[in-house]
Amino acid sequence: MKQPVRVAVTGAAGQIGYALLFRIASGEMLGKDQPVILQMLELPIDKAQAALQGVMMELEDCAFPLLAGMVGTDDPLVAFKDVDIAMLVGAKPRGPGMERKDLLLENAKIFTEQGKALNKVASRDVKVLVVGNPANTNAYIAMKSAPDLPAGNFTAMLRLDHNRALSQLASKAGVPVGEIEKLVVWGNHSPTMYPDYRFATVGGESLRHKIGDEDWNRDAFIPRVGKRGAEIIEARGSSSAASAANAAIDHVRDWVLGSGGKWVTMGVPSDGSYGIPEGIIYGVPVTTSDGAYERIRDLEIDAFSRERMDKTLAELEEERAGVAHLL
Ligand SMILES: NC(=O)c1ccc[n+]([C@@H]2O[C@H](COP(=O)([O-])OP(=O)(O)OC[C@H]3O[C@@H](n4cnc5c(N)ncnc54)[C@H](O)[C@@H]3O)[C@@H](O)[C@H]2O)c1
Ligand SMILES: O=C(O)C[C@H](O)C(=O)O
Repeated sequence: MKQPVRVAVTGAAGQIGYALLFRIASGEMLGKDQPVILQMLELPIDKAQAALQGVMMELEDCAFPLLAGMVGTDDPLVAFKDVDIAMLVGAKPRGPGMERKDLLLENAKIFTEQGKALNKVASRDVKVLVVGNPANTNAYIAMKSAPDLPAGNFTAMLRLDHNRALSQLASKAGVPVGEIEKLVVWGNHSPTMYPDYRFATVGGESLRHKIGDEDWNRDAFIPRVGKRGAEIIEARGSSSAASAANAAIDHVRDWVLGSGGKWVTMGVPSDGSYGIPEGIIYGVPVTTSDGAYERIRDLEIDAFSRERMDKTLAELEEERAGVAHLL
């Protein structure tokens, strides 16, 4: 039996938490032979703590063979103690008519506190995924608040956007979604993100040529993926949860177990490539293996793409300036 991996999940009694924890405990994220210890954080209010107790009872009632232990707490220093993976989900979601950046100042405090706690007590090579919105800037805040941890291990979730884009492309081109390779979603998890199918292939054939409809790309595909979160909120009355949890599992699974050569999108601190200033957490294409991600380099950036990539960058720079006083 392998040593258990410690996984922290914040906002564990929320919508995404409820769709996430059971799948982690069943081995869908880290493998069917990998025991896990779940360390769950919720707000220090009675209702949230009671709901967390309920979730823990249900986890117990599943009798998951891989669930080697559980901690439920309202203290980040307890939740993050020695964790190998931290999934920072707990934050306020937006409602109808709001943009994700409207949550910036309200949620920023959470990520300074949690970054500091990770810095103090987490495993020195903890892998951090930020899901709570605005995810890129929250990941930036957590990273800056944890100076003793490797900055490159702070990531933001762009995988839901990547998966959304894959499904839109598959249905437009009439191809199986699992056969699409080399898709990219650049930038911020916000409507300015740039889903870029210029390099995408199916069975080695260019998807862009197969679709052959640039108007669709500009007027339907790009805005649809960018506004999909709002479309879900409008339809469901609350923000995406099962698809968000699924994307979080995809992100961490690929990071830990490898993407098998497939390009996936991760929001990672920029190394300065593609004209993105160093440190900005920006969605880029990567492959993953042996617990590490590697950027896809030297892709050609045409004028249309440059404009899109700069627009989403400008928004991230504006968000960064908006939280500078907290860091
Ligand atoms: N990046 C993405 O693709 C993506 C996708 C979907 C949702 N989200 C975001 O994820 C976040 C959570 O969404 P949800 O639907 O689960 O919301 P939710 O309101 O159902 O659950 C959030 C939970 O977090 C808890 N919480 C709040 N502050 C906390 C703190 N400081 N420490 C610990 N727990 C805390 C709340 O008590 C609540 O139980 C939101 O910010 C949402 O916008 C991001
Ligand atoms: O759109 C939201 O506010 C929730 C989430 O970020 C999403 O993309 O579904």
